[in-house]
Amino acid sequence: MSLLREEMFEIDRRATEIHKIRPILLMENVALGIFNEINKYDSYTIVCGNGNNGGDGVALARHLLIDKRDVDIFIMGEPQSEELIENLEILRTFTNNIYKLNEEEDLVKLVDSLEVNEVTVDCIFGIGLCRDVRGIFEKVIEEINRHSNYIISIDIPSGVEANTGEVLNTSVIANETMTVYEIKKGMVDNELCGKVTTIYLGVPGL
Ligand SMILES: NC(=O)C1=CN([C@@H]2O[C@H](COP(=O)(O)OP(=O)(O)OC[C@H]3O[C@@H](n4cnc5c(N)ncnc54)[C@H](OP(=O)(O)O)[C@@H]3O)[C@@H](O)[C@H]2O)[C@H](O)CC1
Ligand SMILES: [K+]
Repeated sequence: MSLLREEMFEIDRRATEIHKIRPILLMENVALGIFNEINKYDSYTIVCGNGNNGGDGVALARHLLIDKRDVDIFIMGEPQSEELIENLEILRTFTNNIYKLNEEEDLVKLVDSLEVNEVTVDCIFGIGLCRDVRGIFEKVIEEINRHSNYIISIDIPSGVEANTGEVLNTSVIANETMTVYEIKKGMVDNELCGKVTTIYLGVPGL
């Protein structure tokens, strides 16, 4: 089975509106599920966008830090999602290694972190990606592909259109993808995803 983006958002809507499961709980389920899958490494660079895909990464970072891993967190753009903002507030009580990633000059610190750490976690865009990847986002994805030792994407490799699998100008090339609830249509037979693992979301299906 595989899902369209619209079906995933409908599952999400029903969970929050009918079953009263707050979005922050869903994000926590996802973060803990991913933590349990990937916590065997010692050091991580987590690159977050400004939506809920980025929020998953920030919540994951907290669990890795509590478990004594080395973690650098990079945030792109101005946080938009409430759950990302809440998780960032929590994360700031655990670490100072949170860096803005908006200008070309910020790439130096990113490349340094990618080369030093064992794993890069890609949580720039998930199923909310809606247009071509350009500018600093394009540059960051190129640096991730060029300098990472091992790449794990959250939900879908950033740059891949969730319904069609089309690359929207450029895309992360993942070694593994931790996808939320069920694979998305655009991930079927898509080599950019690497090995795919499905993460429990804790909501009923359609
Ligand atoms: N129920 C679930 O499925 C859950 C999923 N989770 C995770 O959430 C993401 C989906 O989150 P969403 O906030 O809807 O979207 P994204 O985080 O993927 O991206 C949205 C932000 O990205 C900006 N955007 C989109 N395209 C571009 C682009 N080409 N260039 C620059 N910026 C872009 C967009 O900005 P706008 O200007 O368009 O508003 C958004 O700010 C899902 O994939 C899961 O990982 C939940 O954590 C748990 C529940
Ligand atoms: K991603």
